[in-house]
Formats: sequence, C-alpha cells, structure tokens
Amino acid sequence: MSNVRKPMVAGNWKMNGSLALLHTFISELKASPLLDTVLCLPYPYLAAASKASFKVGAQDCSQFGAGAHTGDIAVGMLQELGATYVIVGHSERRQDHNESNIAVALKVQTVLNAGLTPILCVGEPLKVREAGNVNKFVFEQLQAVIDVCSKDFLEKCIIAYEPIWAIGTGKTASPEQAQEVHQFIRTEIVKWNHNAVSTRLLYGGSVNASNAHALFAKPDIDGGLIGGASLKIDDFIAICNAVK
Ligand SMILES: O=C(CO)COP(=O)(O)O
Repeated sequence: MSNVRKPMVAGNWKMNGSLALLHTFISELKASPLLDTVLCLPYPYLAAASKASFKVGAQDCSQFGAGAHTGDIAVGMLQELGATYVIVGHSERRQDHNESNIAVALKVQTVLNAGLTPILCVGEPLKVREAGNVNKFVFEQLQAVIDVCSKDFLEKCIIAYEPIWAIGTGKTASPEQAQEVHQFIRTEIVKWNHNAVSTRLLYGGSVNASNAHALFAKPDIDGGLIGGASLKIDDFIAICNAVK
C-alpha cells in the first residue's frame, strides 16, 4: 500500500445477498476517511443502498446508452440510483457471457463517458499461469481497452487484478505473487500514462480477514475486490480495517 493512493476496499456481492443483509450493512458498515469503501450490489438492491454511508457500485452494465436491448441495464440508470462505480470485465462475465476484450473495452468507454468509475477486472486462468504467460495475458487485456478508450482512461479507472484460479477457490495468490503482477501492471500503465501512478490497483481472489493485511501491505496493492467475504459483515469490516 502506498501513501500516494487512497486505499479502497470494494465488495462484489455477485448474485448473492438479500435486502435484509443489505440493511445490516447499511447500519453497521461505516465509511472511513482513510479509505474508499464500496459495495457492488446486484441491480435490484441499488436503490435501497442510496442512503448508505459507503459508496455503491454495479457489477456490469450495457455498452449501449439506451435502446432495444431486453434485459440489459444502461449506465445512466445506475447513475440515477446513486451508483458511482461499475465493475467491468469480471472473469465470470467474460466466461458466462462470452464477453470479449473488445466488448469489455466498449463497456469501459460507456462507463467513463457517463462520468462513473469503471473497476476493470483482469487476470489469468490457471493454464496461463502454469505456462508462464501471466504478464502477456494481462497486458493484452489492458491493451484492448487502451485501443478503444485511449491512454487517458488509465487515470480514470480502478484496475482489479483477479487471477481466475484464486476466485472463490480459497486459494489466494500469495502477497508476493499478487505484488509481482501489480508491479507489472503499474509499470506498464505508467509507461502509457504518467498520471496512472495514482491509479488504484486492487487485488481480488479469496481475500479474507486473515490474509488481507499481508496482501494490502505490498507497495502496489491499493486494496481489494472482495467476493465471498463481502457477504459477512464482520469479515468485511475486518478487511476494511486491514488497510489502516
Ligand atoms: O471475484 C471476486 C471479486 O470480484 C473474488 O471473489 P472471492 O473473494 O469470493 O474469491
């Protein structure tokens, strides 16, 4: 964790939770000036979170502003409900919905044009890691977004490194493994855009109350994108406290 970038802990509830759980979070999870605390909720819960002290995000949005796209959600609608962040390119969407690098790039552009902050997810499957191609894989994911959005986007987004083999598996990347990729991402994005020295890089993949502190202690890890542990209020608060 650096002292030039404000830490961030973002929960990704995925397709989990309930209104009752959200109300627990609204009453017990208090924003702190020391970090940005965000919950990325399922769409139907966004309106109910509008008075929360933490910030609110969505987990996806359409690449289109409006139109005949049954079942899709436009970024302007998210904005009306108070969302300020949108996760884009989560590996579960890339896998379950065949979202290509280009589709992800177009969504990032749509989110930026609306004035919201994309949380762009990148990260490799196990086979790519075993073949020693992590950096190349992550670089191509970033390059695809730069091709569409220009280098400016790098200072307006959050990047989450989420190795697919660590998501929901309990096998977290070691702090050293995560730092190595974060350092690579940092080096590359700063080459593209000097101002990206202040872009926050989050680690995601089996972060919990016990391992968060060691991960967040690494110089290029500015916080976390938390799945399972963001559904348990005590664990999520402990993870937020691990940045302090
Ligand atoms: O995918 C993630 C956050 O977006 C990580 O999920 P887990 O924390 O459950 O591994």
